[in-house]
Amino acid sequence: MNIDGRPYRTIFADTDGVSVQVIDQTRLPFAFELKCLATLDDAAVAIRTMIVRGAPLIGVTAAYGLALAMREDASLEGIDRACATLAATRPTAINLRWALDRVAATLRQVQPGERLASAFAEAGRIAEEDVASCRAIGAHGGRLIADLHKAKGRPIRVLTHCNAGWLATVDWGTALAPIYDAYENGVPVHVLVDETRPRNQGAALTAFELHGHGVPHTVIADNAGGHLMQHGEVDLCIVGSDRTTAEGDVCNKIGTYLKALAARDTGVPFYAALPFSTIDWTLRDGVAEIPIEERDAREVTHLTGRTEDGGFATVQVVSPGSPVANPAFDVTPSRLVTGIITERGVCEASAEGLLGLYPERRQAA
Ligand SMILES: CSC[C@@H](O)[C@@H](O)C(=O)COP(=O)(O)O
Repeated sequence: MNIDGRPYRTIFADTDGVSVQVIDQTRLPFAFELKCLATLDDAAVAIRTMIVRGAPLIGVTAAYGLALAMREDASLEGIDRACATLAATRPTAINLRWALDRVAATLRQVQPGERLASAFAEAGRIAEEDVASCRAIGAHGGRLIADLHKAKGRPIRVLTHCNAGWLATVDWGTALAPIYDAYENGVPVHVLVDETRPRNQGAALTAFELHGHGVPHTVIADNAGGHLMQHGEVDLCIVGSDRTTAEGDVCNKIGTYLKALAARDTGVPFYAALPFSTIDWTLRDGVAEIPIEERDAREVTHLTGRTEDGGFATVQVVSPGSPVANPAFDVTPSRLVTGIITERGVCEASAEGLLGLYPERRQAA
């Protein structure tokens, strides 16, 4: 997508061929800065500290991280050690594990001397596939928005949670891809952006993206969505996913489940948009089985933002001494999900629905 008229991806191989550049998302929306990742440690820190975030982008960064590790140690033990380091950075997004398994399998088939180039090439392929998947998700989901527009004859108001846009992927995004597709096809759309406490990915990143692209949107407090749905001000919810079970349970940013409950109560369709790399075919019961990341209490107790004089400040917003919990994700059971939008089309949130789109998984199931 464009920043000041210049096309960017969130991650790309540097011209030296042995390091990568990423957009530093901890600096957005107030500063646009690139960061160079040159070592395994750089990549692990970037994922852990959320310089890069969003399930597909975490996966691609991990793939490049394994490639960077080959600069330091291209032995079989080096591959295993690097995978273990990267896999430990964030526990919920399955794309991380998926990307590491894929690059590691490629590396084990070639000689140590070829591993650096081979890993970079495989990470590059994963990045390209992610762009293609997100584009296809956009086309399938964009049709849903266009159909709703045809039926209602007015702009379609889409509520989204967290940031599942191009910043969360390599380009286009998952939940926001249908919105970009609709917008580019002239379908009038207005996005309601949940601020997404505690880290405010909606207010900081989704709003930044949509504003940059010219898509009409309104940032709302996390607790406003239910009220707006009750008053007919939301036509559709689309969210992303960090891990989706074989039965169609959707794990996404904390607070997604509450939106799905409100959507069900008010009859608003609720979709999850995700690429195949987000589906964990080994899991059936998302609530019981998906590991939920517990993050630092400081994300809840403190807020960082721009001051009126243009500086930056971090302030405490929770009463000192109170204990704090910070689960970063929740699971929306498939029964609350109207449909899943993937690069292959839209399906029911169920084992049958997913297997209909991915028939090659039937035997394993
Ligand atoms: C296309 S990204 C889908 C999800 O990764 C996204 O909705 C989300 O929850 C991101 O969480 P984050 O903690 O910012 O990595």
